[in-house]
Amino acid sequence: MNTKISFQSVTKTFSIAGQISFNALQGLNLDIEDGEFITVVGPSGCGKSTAMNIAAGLTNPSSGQVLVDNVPVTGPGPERGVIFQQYALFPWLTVRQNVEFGLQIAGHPKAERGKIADHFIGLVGLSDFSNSLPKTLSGGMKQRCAIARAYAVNPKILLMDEPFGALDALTRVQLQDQLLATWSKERRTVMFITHDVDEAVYLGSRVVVMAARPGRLHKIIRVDLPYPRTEEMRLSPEFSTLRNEVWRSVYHPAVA
Ligand SMILES: Nc1ncnc2c1ncn2[C@@H]1O[C@H](COP(=O)(O)OP(=O)(O)OP(=O)(O)O)[C@@H](O)[C@H]1O
Repeated sequence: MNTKISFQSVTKTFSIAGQISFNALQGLNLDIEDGEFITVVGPSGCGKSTAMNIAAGLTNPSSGQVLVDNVPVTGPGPERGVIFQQYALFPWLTVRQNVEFGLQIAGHPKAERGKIADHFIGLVGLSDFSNSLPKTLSGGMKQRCAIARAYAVNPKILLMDEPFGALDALTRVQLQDQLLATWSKERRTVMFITHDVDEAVYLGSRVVVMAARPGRLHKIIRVDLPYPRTEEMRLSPEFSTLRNEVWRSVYHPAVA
């Protein structure tokens, strides 16, 4: 297996009121394999988003570096698709125009854009809403649109920061299964932040547990459940054991 993303002693220091500085992230070392689906959990403020933003090239580390395909990250790049919790759609563009916009930025010729956009809009189940504006869509539909836009440019890496956090439980489960189905077919490398321990275990082949003050890696838990993951697996004793282990590591890190 090749390493796709490598966090090497990554530290990020912020200062409060321009004075006291603290480590939002301290000495993070983590290798993510090519095609791996890794999930990241940890208490609020432990540096999950900071780590992801550094990998996305949206924030510089204070020291250390992130390598993607052995090349240091110095800014955003088309091989890294980023999906946030807050949809980030252009409100004045329709669903299709939002998806096509991503393709335009990525340099796809006009003739191709419509076809690719329609394919991914279909994949996330929004074909009937291609010409709708975001304000007329539910939260789940907006997030499907954001996902279609990210998938459409075919990034080799998906960086997802609590993408399903604002969704109702049913939509969330549907999007989890849809994401896994797409991942199984195309084997992109996925780094997925969540607050939801069940979601972390259901999706990931490894769960990275972080701890706060300073933000750091606490533990990595391997999820030895085969893919494809199924709804029955969620009810299995193995799933429950893993969920409890992750839970203890997040909420009682001193003993787990
Ligand atoms: N731009 C910034 N300036 C100052 N402090 C920041 C900035 N961004 C993040 N922080 C601080 O860095 C720490 C880590 O933040 P980060 O958003 O990475 O945590 P997180 O684990 O993603 O939290 P959450 O789960 O609540 O989203 C927090 O204490 C936060 O207040």
